[in-house]
Amino acid sequence: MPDPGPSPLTASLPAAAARLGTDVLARALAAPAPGAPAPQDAPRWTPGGPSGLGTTTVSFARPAPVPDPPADLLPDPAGAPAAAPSAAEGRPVPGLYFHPIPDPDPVRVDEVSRRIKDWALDEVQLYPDEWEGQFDGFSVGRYMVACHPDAPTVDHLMLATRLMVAENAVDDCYCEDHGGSPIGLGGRLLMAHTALDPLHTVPEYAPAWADSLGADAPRRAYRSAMDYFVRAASPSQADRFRHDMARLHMGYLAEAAWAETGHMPEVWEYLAMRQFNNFRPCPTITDAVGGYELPADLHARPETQRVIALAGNATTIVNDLYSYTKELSSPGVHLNLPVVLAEREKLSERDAYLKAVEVHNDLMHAFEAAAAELAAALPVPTVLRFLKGVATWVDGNHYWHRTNTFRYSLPDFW
Ligand SMILES: CC(C)=CCC/C(C)=C(\C)COP(=O)(O)OP(=O)(O)O
Ligand SMILES: [Mg+2]
Repeated sequence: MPDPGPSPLTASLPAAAARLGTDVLARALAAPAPGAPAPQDAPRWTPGGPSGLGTTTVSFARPAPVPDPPADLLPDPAGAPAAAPSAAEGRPVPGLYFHPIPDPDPVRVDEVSRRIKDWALDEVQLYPDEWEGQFDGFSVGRYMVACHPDAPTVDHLMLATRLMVAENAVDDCYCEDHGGSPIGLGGRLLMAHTALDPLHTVPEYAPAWADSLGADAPRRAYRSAMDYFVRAASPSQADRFRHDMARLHMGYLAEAAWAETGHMPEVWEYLAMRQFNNFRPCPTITDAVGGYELPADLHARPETQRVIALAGNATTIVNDLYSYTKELSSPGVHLNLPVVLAEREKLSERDAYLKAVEVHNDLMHAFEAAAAELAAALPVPTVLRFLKGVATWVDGNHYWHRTNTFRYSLPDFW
């Protein structure tokens, strides 16, 4: 049967929205879906107390409204095509399944970049002068603005940006190339985790713990970024984030344990480790950054968890593909999917890389199918907006990897 091509509705939506059961999504944004709970009955944030960003409309008597996404994320009634794909530099991995996005708003990028540098230098003393070039080259402002186009304000964007910088500081300084090592990593990570999930102890020992949070840049960054986040997010959003960070730290530890013993994992073992050592804590704050909340019981549903895991896995394999040459040139063996495939399936470097592209593409298709199923099964506004936020994060993450030629370059396989 010939492909009928995109429907007029699909053609008018940005890529992320167009993939999420377009009809269901568009209906939900325009009016309540048939059979969906009326807005006042729909599952919403049960407030743990109004505090922080975007909570001026929260009261115990009235559920928090789900703010509409900005107009550029809604279907265009005139049917105009979505914004033009980005012309920024960097070429995509050939054969990769991804969705191009428009370049992020340059005014927001500049503002976030300025504010994050002030935070890094003045509030957490993150890096010595000689690392400035790498900090700038990371382009975290461009990254976060691309991933969160629906953030209502720059303050909201800063929540994600500080956490992203802090997460990378821990990875670089504890695990990887800025003084990191697998040796003793468990102790360092657990101590840093207490900056996110505080120690509750007897008065005698509390001051020493409190002092420890200022002892190095990763802990200062975690503590400060989390402090901002906790003040803006709901208690359950903060706890969701802590859980995702515990998952991340467990992934770092498995990778480190394998490095210490020289274990080359099976491909499935690698994929399991990488599901934890994963970008997951970033897309799962899309609602807090968007100024609304996906209620905890909807987030906890197995279908939602599957969507999140697949999205995290696809975004993380994107990193394996774009960082492949960087990791090949780093000292020792740096695990990534192409390296593990080459070793375990006795493939050439090129064939292993191409197979990793296929694995990524299959993960992306599985993510999109699972998201569309969930959107159709549970068409409440918070779920639909969250799904769109995660899909948008996936696209923004690819954009950042593709365009970050300071950090990444492609192998010469084509
Ligand atoms: C931002 C965040 C939660 C990161 C956690 C895990 C992480 C650092 C990645 C998924 C990126 O992978 P990798 O360590 O390989 O990073 P680079 O390739 O060095 O950019
Ligand atoms: Mg990498």
